[in-house]
Amino acid sequence: MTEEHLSAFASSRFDDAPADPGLGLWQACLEQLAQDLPEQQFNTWIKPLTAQVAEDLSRLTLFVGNRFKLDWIRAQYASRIAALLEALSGHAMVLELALAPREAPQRTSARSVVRAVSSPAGAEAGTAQPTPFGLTPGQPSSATTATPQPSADAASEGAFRTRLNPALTFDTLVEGSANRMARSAALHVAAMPGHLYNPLFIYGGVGLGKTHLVHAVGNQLLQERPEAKVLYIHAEQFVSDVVKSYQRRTFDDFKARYHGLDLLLIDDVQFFANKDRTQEEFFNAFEALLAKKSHIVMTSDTYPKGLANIHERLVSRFDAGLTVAIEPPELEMRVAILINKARAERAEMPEEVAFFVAKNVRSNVRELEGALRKILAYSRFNQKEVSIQLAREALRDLLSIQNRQISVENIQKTVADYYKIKVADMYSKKRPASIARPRQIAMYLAKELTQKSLPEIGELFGGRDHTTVLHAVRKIASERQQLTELNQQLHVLEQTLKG
Ligand SMILES: Nc1ncnc2c1ncn2[C@@H]1O[C@H](COP(=O)(O)OP(=O)(O)OP(=O)(O)O)[C@@H](O)[C@H]1O
Repeated sequence: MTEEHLSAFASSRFDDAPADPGLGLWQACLEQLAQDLPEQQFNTWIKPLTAQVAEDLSRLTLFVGNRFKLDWIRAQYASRIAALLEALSGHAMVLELALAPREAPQRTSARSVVRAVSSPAGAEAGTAQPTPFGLTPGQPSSATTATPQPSADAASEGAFRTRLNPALTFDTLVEGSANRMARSAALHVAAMPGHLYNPLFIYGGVGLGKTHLVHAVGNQLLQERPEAKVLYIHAEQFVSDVVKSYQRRTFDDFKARYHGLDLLLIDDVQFFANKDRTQEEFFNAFEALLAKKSHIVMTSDTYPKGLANIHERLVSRFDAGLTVAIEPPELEMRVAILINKARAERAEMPEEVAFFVAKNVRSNVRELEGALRKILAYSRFNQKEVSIQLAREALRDLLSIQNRQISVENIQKTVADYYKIKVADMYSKKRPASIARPRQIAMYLAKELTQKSLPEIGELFGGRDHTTVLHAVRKIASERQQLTELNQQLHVLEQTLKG
């Protein structure tokens, strides 16, 4: 969308909207978000934002009322807003989030968005540049690069005391063979915390739904027992709480906060690596919680024994309850997720389009969501129905990167290097297990990560029959479900291949 389009877009919707590309851009973005998000979410998080757009439309700064809200918006909405801005403006834009000073107006409607006169430099440097509205921006932080870090102080803030995201429930989590076991264990914990599976340790690759699942446990428990003390926390935040309690000598507060919980949901415990003091405090909290039959649910990117630089006594405790993996979703599950997420956005995604997207976006659910957002934004702004052709256009960058990066030759080389065999063995007729197995793994990955058909793959593996490829694909897929070590190896290979 060009600047003229934006002005026209903004004026066509707001009688009194100034013909101003920056303001028009944010207004268009707000309009879209109002359509896409549930009303309550929009009103709570998006509507109160004030925006400042650089004259050349290269940068948009959003001002947020407090640190907790800023962290939440960064974690939950920043990438969506950034994608929308890019789709609307037709070029890359930097999205920044900054704290607004207390005296600044907190509530603005789509019609009263704040915009700086012409001083993007002030916002860039994060200096206190008063705007025509008397707004004094705080330190902006780039939303496109920052990682979510909810603040500790937020724990005491009203409805967000638990740090649970109410949208992440069992209802919105699509079930499939990839997450069935983890989901049913989590449901069990939510129904009867402190009984079986304590601690529950959930592990898996990025963007596969671990965080979603632990929030679902907390939300479900609170629905049945609203008085329960539930806390969701990212491991990095726990580290930072430990540091703060040391600096401020507030150990009693720290203990009161963590040792008194009924349910502790802690995400990404691999971040405890090499943090001895934190590990000790976590060990104490862990023991205290288990002693009073409170439940602990943890997530990590690997299984307990695969964790590096974590004390053995913790690792053995992590493994003492139930350890379950979440796998990358299979094709049908990816399709179901796309269709469900599209509906949640009040859009329809025809099944054939969902299959097309699911076949091309295989790595994780977060990427699927990103692809869906791109398609829906593309469809809305071009006012075209969602179709395979439209999906192809909306995802052209992603598809071309994928096609460029992952070829069967690339897979053969990566797998051969990994298992220390010769690339030539991928095409040879040799059959010893030390060669045949990596070859089967490479065939499996070729089927998973490329668009090639079974006969095409067979051809590229020294002219083998398609039934040989099919056998390899099925065998590795089934063993992957049972053998943790193989699963880990495949994760590593997939991550390497995807760059
Ligand atoms: N089975 C599913 N059904 C619906 N949505 C899902 C499912 N799995 C994941 N998601 C969604 O995908 C996104 C990424 O999931 P989540 O943040 O839970 O992944 P994660 O495994 O914790 O990743 P990371 O290790 O990077 O933190 C979230 O928006 C989540 O709601």
